[in-house]
Amino acid sequence: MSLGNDPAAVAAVEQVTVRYGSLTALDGVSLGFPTGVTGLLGPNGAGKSTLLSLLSTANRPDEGTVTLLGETVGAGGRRAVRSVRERIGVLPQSFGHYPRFTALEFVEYAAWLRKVPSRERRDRAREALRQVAMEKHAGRRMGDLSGGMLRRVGIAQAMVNRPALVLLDEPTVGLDPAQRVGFRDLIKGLGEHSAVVMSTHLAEDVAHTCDRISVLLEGRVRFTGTLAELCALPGEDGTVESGYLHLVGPEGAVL
Ligand SMILES: Nc1ncnc2c1ncn2[C@@H]1O[C@H](COP(=O)(O)OP(=O)(O)OP(=O)(O)O)[C@@H](O)[C@H]1O
Repeated sequence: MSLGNDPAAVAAVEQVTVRYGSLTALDGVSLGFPTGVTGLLGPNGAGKSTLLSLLSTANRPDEGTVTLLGETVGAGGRRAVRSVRERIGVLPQSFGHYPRFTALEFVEYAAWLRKVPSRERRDRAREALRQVAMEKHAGRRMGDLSGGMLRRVGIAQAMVNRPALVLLDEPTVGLDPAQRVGFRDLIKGLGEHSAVVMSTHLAEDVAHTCDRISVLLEGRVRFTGTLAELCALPGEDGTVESGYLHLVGPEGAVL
């Protein structure tokens, strides 16, 4: 069965190729993303962010199809893309953070962009900020927040529309170790109801958060399977790192 037709997949790409000029960033990639947390691993330049850009509808493949929440968006019209966007949450690697907005205003703005009904926006924004332990800072301007706080507001805006698909590009970068632990619980919680796709370079994030892992190498899928299957690959010590190193070799070692 092709992964793009996997009935359990909330999102899937089928034989997608993306080129930037003469560079092939993704080369015939097929992957399905079910409910739960899928970790995307791979060395710098492997194609992780490019794959996330397809899943967020920010980019389209040169070849192949992208199916999101039951809609084939590549072939569909603008309406299909718009309705899908309203049901996706995205945390990009960096987001313009509107320094004069308060945290609450920013999350409400994200709710408006995702077409959350106006009477629900404020409550949903407060609830999302509470879930990332930022309710005390809801009235502070974004320009005055620390890097870790901004990251938490970033997660709040990605979940404010209760999305079925959540895309997180290196969500724990810039967090201190204690914050990272809290984040992992939060991401695991999101994975109970949504398909979460998370790119990361941190083996600990993967070990504590992900149900499934896909490893990309030079634009191709090198591995896809469960955390246990990755750890069971031949390697020194049965960890995420040793399984990953077995797949990508020492030059790909970025974990
Ligand atoms: N807009 C772009 N224009 C040209 N080349 C690009 C563009 N975006 C990405 N690339 C190239 O495509 C390849 C894949 O990049 P991508 O950002 O998807 O990798 P990544 O796995 O997310 O890397 P990292 O771990 O460094 O974030 C790289 O060679 C990159 O230089």
